[in-house]
Amino acid sequence: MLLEIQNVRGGYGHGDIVKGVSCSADSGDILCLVGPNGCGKTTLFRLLLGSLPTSGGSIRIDGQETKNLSPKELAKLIAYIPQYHTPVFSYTVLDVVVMGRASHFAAFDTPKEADRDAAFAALEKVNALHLANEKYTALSGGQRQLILIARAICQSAKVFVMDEPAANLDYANHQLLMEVITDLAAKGYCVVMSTHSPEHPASIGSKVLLMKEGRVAGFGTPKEVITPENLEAVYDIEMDVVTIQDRYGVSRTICLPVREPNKNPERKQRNE
Ligand SMILES: Nc1ncnc2c1ncn2[C@@H]1O[C@H](COP(=O)(O)OP(=O)(O)OP(=O)(O)O)[C@@H](O)[C@H]1O
Repeated sequence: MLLEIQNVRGGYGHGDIVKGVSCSADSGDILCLVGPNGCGKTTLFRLLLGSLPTSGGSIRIDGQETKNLSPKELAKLIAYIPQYHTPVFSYTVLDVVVMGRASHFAAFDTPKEADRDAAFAALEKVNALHLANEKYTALSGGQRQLILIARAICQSAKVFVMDEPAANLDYANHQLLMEVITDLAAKGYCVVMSTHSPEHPASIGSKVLLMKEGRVAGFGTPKEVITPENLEAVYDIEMDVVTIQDRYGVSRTICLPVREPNKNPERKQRNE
């Protein structure tokens, strides 16, 4: 197993926010973290990425206990792909991707031909080679996400962490991102992403970790975990999970908060 998280705990110094989480994901998996605001998804990511120390449990990537690794060693295994990234300087796309090689440089090293080759190869993997000489700051949000994914590929990481990558993207960019993430998994990377849409795991995820108040409320395949009962238990509202067929006959799962018809008669009148 590429990523093994066992009974991990941790927080910000005032007690644990993540309270004994266990889950795992392999090469080729898309592990989606789902749960209400404040349940600890980002905190779990910080523990994974080593930016917060764990207070208990273990995290292993490729068999290596992450707390025993230096930041450089860890960066070769796991990469964070931020949602927003606005650099101060107007670097070219190629420069931004080459920065992913930083964990491979010795102190005071400058990028070499091989680093630039790795950056071009990474750009090719996300179909963005044509953007190499563009100014990064002139790209759209969706294009920037692609470039940050290329930077993570360039870092040689095997596990990619994405915190709500689809937030703020329009339908077309959202669709493009989902395709890129699926494609990364097909190439053998392990993607761990948080999302407020339980439909994401149902459409692209291979595993789901459902969280509530820092604990695991469900872990398994989307079919096992994304059920009305589980969603109701974490969100405290009634939920429906329905399957429809799109125009190509592909089954799609939709999760809907249920509105009791007679709960708010005034609103009902307004809608009629
Ligand atoms: N830097 C911090 N210092 C202290 N407490 C923090 C810090 N960051 C987050 N918290 C607290 O940790 C808890 C979990 O926050 P976290 O950001 O991990 O949740 P989340 O599931 O990612 O939420 P959201 O879906 O809203 O992004 C919250 O109560 C939050 O206030």
